[in-house]
Amino acid sequence: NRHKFWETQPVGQFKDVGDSSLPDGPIEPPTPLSEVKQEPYNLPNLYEWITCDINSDEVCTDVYNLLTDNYVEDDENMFRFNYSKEFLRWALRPPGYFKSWHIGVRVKSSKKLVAFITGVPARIRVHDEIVLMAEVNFLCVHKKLRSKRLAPVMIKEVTRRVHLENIWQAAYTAGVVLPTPMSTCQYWHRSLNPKKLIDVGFSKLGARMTMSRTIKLFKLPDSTATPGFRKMELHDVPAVTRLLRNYLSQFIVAPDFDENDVEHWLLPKEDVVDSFLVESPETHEITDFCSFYTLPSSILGNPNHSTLKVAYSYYNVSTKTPLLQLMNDVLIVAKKKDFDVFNALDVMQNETFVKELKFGPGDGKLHYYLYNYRIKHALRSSELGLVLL
Ligand SMILES: CCCCCCCCCCCCCC(=O)CSCCNC(=O)CCNC(=O)[C@H](O)C(C)(C)COP(=O)(O)OP(=O)(O)OC[C@H]1O[C@@H](n2cnc3c(N)ncnc32)[C@H](O)[C@@H]1OP(=O)(O)O
Ligand SMILES: CCOC(=O)c1cnc2ccc(OC)cc2c1SCCC#N
Repeated sequence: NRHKFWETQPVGQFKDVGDSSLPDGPIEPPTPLSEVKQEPYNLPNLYEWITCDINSDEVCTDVYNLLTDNYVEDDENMFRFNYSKEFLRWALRPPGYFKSWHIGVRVKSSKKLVAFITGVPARIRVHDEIVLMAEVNFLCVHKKLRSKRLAPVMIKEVTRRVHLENIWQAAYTAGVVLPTPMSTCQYWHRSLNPKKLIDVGFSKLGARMTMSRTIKLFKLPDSTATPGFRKMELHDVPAVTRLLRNYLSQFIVAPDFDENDVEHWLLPKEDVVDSFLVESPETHEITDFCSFYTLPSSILGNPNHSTLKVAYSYYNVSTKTPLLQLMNDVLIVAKKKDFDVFNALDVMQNETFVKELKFGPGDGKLHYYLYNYRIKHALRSSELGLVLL
């Protein structure tokens, strides 16, 4: 099927898949900065670009409201992601971020925000190359403005603004298939509140299963099992950085986190990101690490429930505590924090625990993409060490 926009872009094209004469790496060379388009792309007459200052509560509220009503829904329109304002501020202000990469489109007359797209800078390692990239996310066009080819304009504008900062690659994920995924991952879901998941229609009561039998099946202990398991604190940043860098080195694509990145992305932030580690009671060495982020979803059209409380597996490292035991402790903590479900992608070594810990496979897929960077052979999901929000 024709991808009229994506066929014009420096991404792996479907027609090139399997052509091993094409080298891995950048598809197009950088443009001299003087030749990068200096002015924004044209918008339809009624609309104007607005750089969104996410620090402003008013702007952050406008972004929050646009996403709450118009962002990603599952195929059955049962859920819609409901990123919180605090989560958006966290996700969009990592070390070295550019305000100019937080891009909105609003109606000139009413100033109503009707579209949004963002980039944040990230150092991503691909094989042995560390590449400065933009992680592009939160692409959203108001439901009333769909199918007007506004998305390509949003994408070209964020591309232009990233180019102005002398960055020529990007990483992004999508539930839709575009030219051309570098990897395709599967979601797994671990029920924590099976009664609610059945009430909303996501889960079904198993054959020959009563509700009380189902609740018992997913029951978790009241307290964690691993001695020395505790919340991460600021003074743990150097040790966690060492542990995580060493662990991520085994994957083909992974973030190149330094201590500043670890402090931003992995220090606990209430209702945004939770992280824990195992400090050996004998040696005080940090031997293991686990984390999840909080991304609730609106439940669409249900009379009894409006929000699903969802935890998403983030980065986990096990060097001494078996990964199975570490992740079971994470589930125990998530249940105690009243999450309804714990989600994990089959990236990194997640597949080794999902089946054992009573996760069920989701029906959605998540495709990973690089912009202007060819990877000839698509990766297995277990070769991916990158989790995007
Ligand atoms: C060097 C720096 C480079 C930086 C940039 C890197 C690249 C970053 C790329 C962005 C990464 C974002 C990552 C991210 O945010 C995470 S994926 C979440 C995307 N957002 C949503 O799904 C929210 C709900 N949907 C919408 O708001 C609209 O449906 C959107 C805006 C999705 C499309 O609006 P629309 O009104 O439904 O459609 P038209 O305007 O008429 O445009 C149709 C064209 O858009 C292509 N399309 C559709 N969905 C796409 C998607 N998710 N990525 C990329 N392209 C997508 C589609 O293939 C077609 O092109 P084609 O004709 O060639 O096939
Ligand atoms: C109960 C299991 O499903 C979800 O957790 C969930 C919640 N909200 C969504 C909103 C948009 C959405 O659009 C793809 C999917 C969901 C999903 S399933 C895929 C995410 C995971 N894991």
